[in-house]
Amino acid sequence: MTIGGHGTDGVERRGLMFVLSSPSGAGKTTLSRMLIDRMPGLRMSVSATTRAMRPGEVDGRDYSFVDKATFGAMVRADQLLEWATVFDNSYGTPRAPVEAALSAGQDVLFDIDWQGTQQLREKARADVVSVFILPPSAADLEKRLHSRAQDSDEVIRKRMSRASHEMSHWAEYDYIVINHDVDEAFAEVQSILKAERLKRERQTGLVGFVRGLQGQLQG
Ligand SMILES: Nc1nc2c(ncn2[C@@H]2O[C@H](COP(=O)(O)OP(=O)(O)O)[C@@H](O)[C@H]2O)c(=O)[nH]1
Ligand SMILES: Nc1ncnc2c1ncn2[C@@H]1O[C@H](COP(=O)(O)OP(=O)(O)O)[C@@H](O)[C@H]1O
Repeated sequence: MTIGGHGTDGVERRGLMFVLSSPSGAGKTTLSRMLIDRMPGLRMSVSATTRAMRPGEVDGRDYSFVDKATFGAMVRADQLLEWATVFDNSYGTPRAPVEAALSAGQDVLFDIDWQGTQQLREKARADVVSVFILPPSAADLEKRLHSRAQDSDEVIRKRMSRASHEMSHWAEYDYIVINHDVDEAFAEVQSILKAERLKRERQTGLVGFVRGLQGQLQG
């Protein structure tokens, strides 16, 4: 599934699936947007969801907003790479755009929960790099959910009461980043992606590249 393109240095490599998860409000949407804006070669996976659109969200950019019947049809037609129920709504990753991006040599960024991360890992272990974002404190988490000003008090209470359960999955992730300062957290997440892109086994074009270098040295 993950036929690679070329890295910035011209050596062919496998695309990777970069997953950010966190309890709601810890900052994964913010960090995802920063990554997409600042890291060439990275595409966002736009999930389908049955949840209502928030003010400021755009259909097709933040999510594909679908009704329950459409979501069910996508599941039955095997159009979702993974899917899960979170906060009484269904969320899933459309398969086709991910496969297209990876085979075009792009990396794909996922903002999905621990259930989706487990499913991706089962399907493509070697290509998944997962990062769990933690808030610095419960008070900060609550402040951020309120400051986003997009959910009712009732929804915020529900998200706060789910946070501890979601956080219990932290040890299933490859990396943990505590989001104190957003620029620092971004720099950390960016370093992870940069380092993972350089992993030897992802740079499938290295054998040819080194042979070329050796040829130049002998010639
Ligand atoms: N498994 C899975 N989880 C998703 C998907 N899209 C979003 N989520 C997760 O669903 C949860 C709720 O997302 P959302 O309603 O946008 O609220 P947020 O937590 O404030 O971003 C978050 O943990 C997301 O990471 C998806 O396609 N698959
Ligand atoms: N390091 C940070 N310090 C203060 N506020 C932050 C930080 N990171 C994110 N935020 C704010 O917290 C709110 C929740 O962040 P968001 O990225 O929507 O979280 P998530 O996608 O994990 O639910 C947003 O209003 C965002 O601007």
